[in-house]
This record gives sequence, structure tokens and C-alpha cells, in this order.
Amino acid sequence: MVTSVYASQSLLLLVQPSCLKRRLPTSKKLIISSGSVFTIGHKSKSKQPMVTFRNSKRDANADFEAGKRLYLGMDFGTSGARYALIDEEGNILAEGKRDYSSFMNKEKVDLVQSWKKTLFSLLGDVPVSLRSNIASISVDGTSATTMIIDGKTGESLSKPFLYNDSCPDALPLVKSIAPENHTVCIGSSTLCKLVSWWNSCGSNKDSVVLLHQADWLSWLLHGKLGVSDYNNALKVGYDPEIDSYPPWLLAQPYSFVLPSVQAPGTPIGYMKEDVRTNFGFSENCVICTGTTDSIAAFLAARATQPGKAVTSLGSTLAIKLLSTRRIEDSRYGVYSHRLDDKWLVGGASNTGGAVLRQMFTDDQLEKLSEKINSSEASPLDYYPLLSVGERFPVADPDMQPRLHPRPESDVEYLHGILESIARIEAKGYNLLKDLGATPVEEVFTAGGGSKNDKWIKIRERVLGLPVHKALQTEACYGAALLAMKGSSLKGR
Ligand SMILES: Nc1ncnc2c1ncn2[C@@H]1O[C@H](COP(=O)(O)OP(=O)(O)O)[C@@H](O)[C@H]1O
Ligand SMILES: O=C(CO)[C@H](O)[C@H](O)COP(=O)(O)O
Repeated sequence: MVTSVYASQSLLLLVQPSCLKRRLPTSKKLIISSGSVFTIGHKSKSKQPMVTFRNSKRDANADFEAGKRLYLGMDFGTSGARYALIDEEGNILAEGKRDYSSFMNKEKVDLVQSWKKTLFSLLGDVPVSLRSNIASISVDGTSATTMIIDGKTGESLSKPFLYNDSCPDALPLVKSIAPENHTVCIGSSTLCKLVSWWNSCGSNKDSVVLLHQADWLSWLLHGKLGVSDYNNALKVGYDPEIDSYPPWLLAQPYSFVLPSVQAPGTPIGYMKEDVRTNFGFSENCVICTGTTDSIAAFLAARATQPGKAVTSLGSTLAIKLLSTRRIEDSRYGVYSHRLDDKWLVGGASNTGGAVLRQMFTDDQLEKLSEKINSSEASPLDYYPLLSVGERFPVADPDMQPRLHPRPESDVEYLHGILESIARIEAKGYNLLKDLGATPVEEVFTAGGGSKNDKWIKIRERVLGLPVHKALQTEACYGAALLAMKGSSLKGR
């Protein structure tokens, strides 16, 4: 079941210059009972007849252009999920977020159910009066988050393998079938997770489908099982350069479980009737293929020239450098995603915000960061990890976390951690240059860490490069741009 369609239209050309404007000045920012925050966009300036809508449920009142097409992007990250609803100019009309924790059953962490509940809760947070204008939806998720699915019911047959889970048991076999230093030759690759499951499950494997988190969530909306995109499928071995799974992978006994692959932002089908009627979406609402969270963050930053890069400072540190040359070397956890006719070279470290969140609340991070002297180098040398193992810029499953000695001052401690993460980021970009990628000349920042101006200053000093906060820092905005691309491909 292998087909591939490559949408030649460049996403970046679709995004109107006007969308380089900052966010819409919002007329309202409402906190609603579910804890989700959404903003209603400002009055449009166009000539179209204005339709004032009232959302009785949320007492929202904004003017809205009748018939205007909207695009919904949904980002499923490590700690929670977000949505952004944009118009054709890239203006944000509504946005919201949900933490998974509100759906976690403490005794049993049922991630799959929490993702599903979060998906439909977020859909329920989209302002009712805007839903019928939504022309398309795209979902991004964490990369290599692997699900073994019952091909008949769509239900998960095992616990999902998360993006940073590692299956070293499968590595020798994977290395024996894949080219040397191929992207899949790392314990956290999707292929290692598939092989590990295949070798351990024994039982009936006939109607099994492998899906990634974004694929499965999209299936809940369009109902067509077994479809992925060439970003999510990269780490199971899909080759976006030949638009196909390579022969060495198709020759494997488990190749029948592999999903079909299309370009990110490709229309897959209309929203399922039951979901559509339940939420009040249009019968023309199309669900498109998605991408991974850090690629969605790159798209959101709208970096369009080789040498521009985006660092996602989310729960993890993921770097993406736009390069004319494809680079791949699993010894360092370096791989290249395709972005139209260029390559997003990079990797994802296990360091990042999750380590910070273990020690400080977001409020403490903000207050402590204000006291940091970012122009001064911290003498502290840490390797901030939540647990043993690193993916990039060193692929070492046995790497130990290093967060001691801890100084008396929390300001100094945080400064040391932020600076140490910046050193890992710098090592990553230097490695990409050494491996032959287009040298980085400017870095945009996405993710939760992008709100930390002191950290941006520290990173500028450590990287020796201009570092900025991206105009749009949320991956869900990038997913919304993908939805817009898909809608144009559908000719809608
Ligand atoms: N002011 C801040 N400075 C540095 N990091 C921050 C700050 N505020 C939040 N974070 C970090 O941002 C991370 C959440 O970012 P987010 O992009 O939502 O992550 P993800 O989508 O990977 O779950 C948290 O781990 C948190 O520690
Ligand atoms: O760290 C992660 C979760 O946030 C993922 O690994 C991240 O998506 C990076 O993977 P990719 O480069 O394939 O997008």
C-alpha cells in the first residue's frame, strides 16, 4: 500500500507578504471555562459585506467577513496541544491550547486516549461561529512517535513509542538492512520501534498499520487509515528524494504495515460526517496531511533562504537549517527533511525545556531570567537531560545527565542551564556546517523558550550569530499554513 503524491506547489509562495505582519491586534482575549484561551480577530478592512457574529456560548462579538475561508492548524507537542485559526492573509483569528494532563488518568497514563480527547476538546474550543468557514485542517505531531494500529478498527494495539523512546534491541538488525549511517540507524528511529515491536509481538500481525501521532490524529478526522506524510515517514525509512520507500525496506517482511506517503499539506479527504455534524464544520472542510512539530515551527517562522535556521525551544531542542544540500549521518543524529526543493538539515536533542520545567515553573523562569546578566558567560558546565540518553548532536543512548554542582543562587543555576543548552545548540549548528550543510547565518526561535529574551541574548553570544524570536513562534501556525496549502491544492 505505497503511493506517493508530491505536491509541487511551494508552500512558501502561498504565504502572502501581508502575513509577515504581526499578529492581529486582538479585540478580545477570552478565558473560557475549559481553560483554553482564544482570541477573536480584529474587524476586517476589506470591502466585503461584514457579518457580525455573536457566539452566545462565549459572548464573543467580532465582525467577520461572510464567506471568508479559514485554515486550522493543530500542533500536538510533548506537553500539550495548540491550535491556530488563520485567514488567507495569515492573520490569526483564534488560537487556543490544552495540556494533556487534564486527560491523564493518574493511575494509568493513557497517552492515546489523552491525545484523542485533547483533539476533540481543542476542536470544541474553536469559536462556533468560525467553524463553518474552515476550509481545511492540518495536524502536526512529535516526530517518530510511533503507533501500531489495528488496520480494521484504527485502535492502538500497543503503547505508543514516543519520539525520544529508544529501541536499541532492534538497532543491529536495522543497521544490517539500511545503508551505513542512514537516518534510521539510531535507537529512537521509527524503524527501530517497528522492528522491536515486530520481533516481540509474535501474535497475529495481519491487519496492522504503522502510523505516527499526527497521522492517527488526522485519521480520527478524515477516516482514511494508513496515510502519512514524507516528514513523519522519514524516520521509518521513507526517502523523500525518490518519493518512495527504498527497496531495502520494501523487501522486509513487515513492509506491508507501512503507511502510504504524501507531501505535507496534501488533501486526504473531507472531515468525517459524524465529526462534522457534531462540531458544525462545513461539508467542504478538507483534512490534509501534516508534518512534525519542529518542521511546523520552521514553517511558522517563514524562513525562506538557505542559511536561515529555526531552533525550537520546546520540551526538547530541535534545530532546522535550510540547506541546498541534503546531509544525513546517524552517528551524530543528523538527518534532512525535505521542504519542497530544499532540505531542512538538523536534529533533535533530548535537552530542552522539559529539564527546566522539572525544576522551575514558567513564572519562576520568567522572574529568575530577568536577573541574569546575559552578556556574562556562565562558568557552569552542564549537560541538561531528563534521563540517560541523547539523540543529537551526539547520538549516545548512554549519555548521562549533568546538572551539578548546583550553586546556592537559582539565578546562577538557571543561567548555567540556559548557557549549557545554548552550547549544545551551537555544537549542533557547527556540526551541520562541518558535515557540509549551508552554513547558518541567522537563527529564529520557536517554542516556549522563545519568550525568554535573556536566553536569546545568551544564545546570540554563544552562537556568534543574530538570533531572534520568530514572528510566529507556535508550530500550530505552521500547521495552519500547511492547511492553507492543502486547500489551494484542492482548488477550493
Ligand atoms: N520563560 C521561559 N524561559 C525558558 N523556557 C521556558 C519559558 N517559559 C516556558 N518555557 C519552557 O517551554 C517549554 C514548553 O514549550 P512548548 O513549545 O510548549 O513545548 P512542547 O510543545 O515541546 O511541549 C517548557 O518545557 C518550559 O520549560
Ligand atoms: O523532539 C521532538 C519532539 O518535540 C521531535 O523529535 C522533533 O519533532 C524533532 O524531530 P524532527 O526533526 O523529525 O521534526
